[in-house]
Amino acid sequence: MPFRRREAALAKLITNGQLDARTDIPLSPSKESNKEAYKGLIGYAKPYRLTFLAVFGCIIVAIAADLLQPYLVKIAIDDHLMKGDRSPNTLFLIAGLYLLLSVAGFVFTFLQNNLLQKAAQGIVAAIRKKLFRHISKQSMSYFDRVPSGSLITHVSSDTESLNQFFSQVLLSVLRDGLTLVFIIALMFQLDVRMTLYCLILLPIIALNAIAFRSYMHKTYQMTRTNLSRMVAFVAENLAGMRIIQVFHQEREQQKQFDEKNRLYFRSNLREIRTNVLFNRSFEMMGNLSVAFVTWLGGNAVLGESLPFGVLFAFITYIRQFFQPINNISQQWNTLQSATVSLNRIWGIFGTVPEVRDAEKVRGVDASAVKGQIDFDGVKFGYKDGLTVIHHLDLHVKPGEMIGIVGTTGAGKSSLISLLCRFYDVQEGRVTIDGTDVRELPQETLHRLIGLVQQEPYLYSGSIIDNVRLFDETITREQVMEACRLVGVDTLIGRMKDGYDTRLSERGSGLSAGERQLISFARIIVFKPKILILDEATANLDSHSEQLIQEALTLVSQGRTTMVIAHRLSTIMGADRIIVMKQGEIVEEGNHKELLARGGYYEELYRHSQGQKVQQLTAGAAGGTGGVATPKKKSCGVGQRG
Ligand SMILES: Nc1ncnc2c1ncn2[C@@H]1O[C@H](COP(=O)(O)OP(=O)(O)OP(=O)(O)O)[C@@H](O)[C@H]1O
Repeated sequence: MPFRRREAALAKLITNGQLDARTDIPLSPSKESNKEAYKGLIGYAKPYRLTFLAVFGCIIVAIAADLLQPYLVKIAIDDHLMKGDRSPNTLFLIAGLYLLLSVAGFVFTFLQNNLLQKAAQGIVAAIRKKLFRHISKQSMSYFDRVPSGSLITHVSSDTESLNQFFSQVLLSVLRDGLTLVFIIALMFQLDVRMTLYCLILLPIIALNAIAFRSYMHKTYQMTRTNLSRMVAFVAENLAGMRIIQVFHQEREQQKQFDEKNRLYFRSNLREIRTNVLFNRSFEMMGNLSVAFVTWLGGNAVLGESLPFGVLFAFITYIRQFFQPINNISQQWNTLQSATVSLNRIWGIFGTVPEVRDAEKVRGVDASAVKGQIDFDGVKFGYKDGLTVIHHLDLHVKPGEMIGIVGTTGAGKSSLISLLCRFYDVQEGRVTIDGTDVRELPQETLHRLIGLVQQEPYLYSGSIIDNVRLFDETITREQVMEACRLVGVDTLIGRMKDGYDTRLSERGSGLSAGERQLISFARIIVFKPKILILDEATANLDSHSEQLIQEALTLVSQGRTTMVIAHRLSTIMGADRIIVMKQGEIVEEGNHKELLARGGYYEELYRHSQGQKVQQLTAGAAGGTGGVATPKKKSCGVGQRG
């Protein structure tokens, strides 16, 4: 569906309340989508059909072993004790059989749980794997729309709900359902009249379960909602902790957290209270039934129309009768939450990436690519009707270094996103060596381009792996050579474990400059034909910037390089500088030419020089050092957050 029509269709569904505005996933899934989702789930369960068959077998044996125990006691009472058969051998045999049944019940229940868990965990692991792969293939527009928090929930809790579907719901339906059938069959076999009396209780049990079910569902939903609100609040606070502390917002945040915590506490209490009430009401009905059976059966025993052993077995079965019904009713909430999770997961599976490989991709020999980049009449906007790039033409020669400057929101990063094909152009085309990027396989395209951003992404792992991004074909020596070239080897040498030092999450133990140098080493080992730097020096002090500048000179050699920078010092030496304003190129030339022109670039330069002088006279130690821009966005509290 074309972009515009798709957006309009989505907007309509969101307005009608059928879609979650943030995730595109149906809010209240239809019966059809439920059916589709469960069909899909069965597809994942198919490889485990033999395991499920074995589970079913174990369940039958375990139930039979449990339910035959009272029957055995009945035989001992009616056929032996009441008849005065005092033979110790018979009693010993019955006791031995009883013990054997208990052991069999234990062993087969253990086997049943083990096998079921193995199958359930296998299914969930396969779904989780596919989910992660599917999410990783989504376009950037998807990540703009869907908060990472919900994606984490889908991969962790939603898949866990599916596990509960197998290990709790399915197990309960099978085991408790079969137990009920077996109990009723045994009761009929013992005494038809007594069983019919007992079955009068069934409608009362059903009414009780229905009444509680709807109330329990409400309390369950309320608790989940309050929990997710509290978790989202904590996640948001952790992410913005610096801002909270700098602006002394701790007390205000604490107040808001207390309120969320209080609501969660109250809904949790209500849920527990309802659960206890439900369980106790079942237990009470169980006790009432025992009283009823004792009275009815006791009279029958006295009237000698019912053997005592049968009464004993009846009382035991009627006690066991309530447990499975209780268990099955308890699974209703789990089934509902598993259905919601399943729909959410299948909703993600159904999301087709907006940017994907063309049906007929062009095979390109990456080593033969020269690095010519052309933007021809490019028009682009993230949202319908809001154009960010207006019919832009830009031609970059192989090996040329282009600096890009401009006002905030001018579209500099968007231009780069189009070259990397994070988004597709709406008009015109972007080409590399004459081939439209939409015709290149994305894998080839991303191999051709090396991107260094303001905040380089480092993984928790060793320095070696962070440089070669876990690509084992890149040798340790190549990584060390690259680090030496960008000048980060001395720092690594000082670390306790050298190149094997494990970096913490996002490389938080390193300075911004050190992290940036490691990302430059990546460029050297991966040898992309095109190098892009998006504000790579924005966060650095003057010393680090100097190091990066030297590394840039080195890594840009023989590569087409595009550098977005707010600090003019980073791009002053570029072959060509383009100045952007509101999605258009307004000036173009080298540093000298642009200064001579006396336009926006010259104004930026003059302003930055003024700032530099001001900083020097104010004796500002550790300032920007380079040539700061008047609208420098990376300073100040906001950036520190
Ligand atoms: N993911 C997005 N979704 C919607 N709008 C976006 C998105 N990214 C950027 N924009 C908008 O597109 C316009 C251009 O943004 P872009 O990031 O390309 O500007 P920029 O020149 O790189 O700005 P800066 O110098 O501040 O980084 C801005 O108005 C911005 O608000």
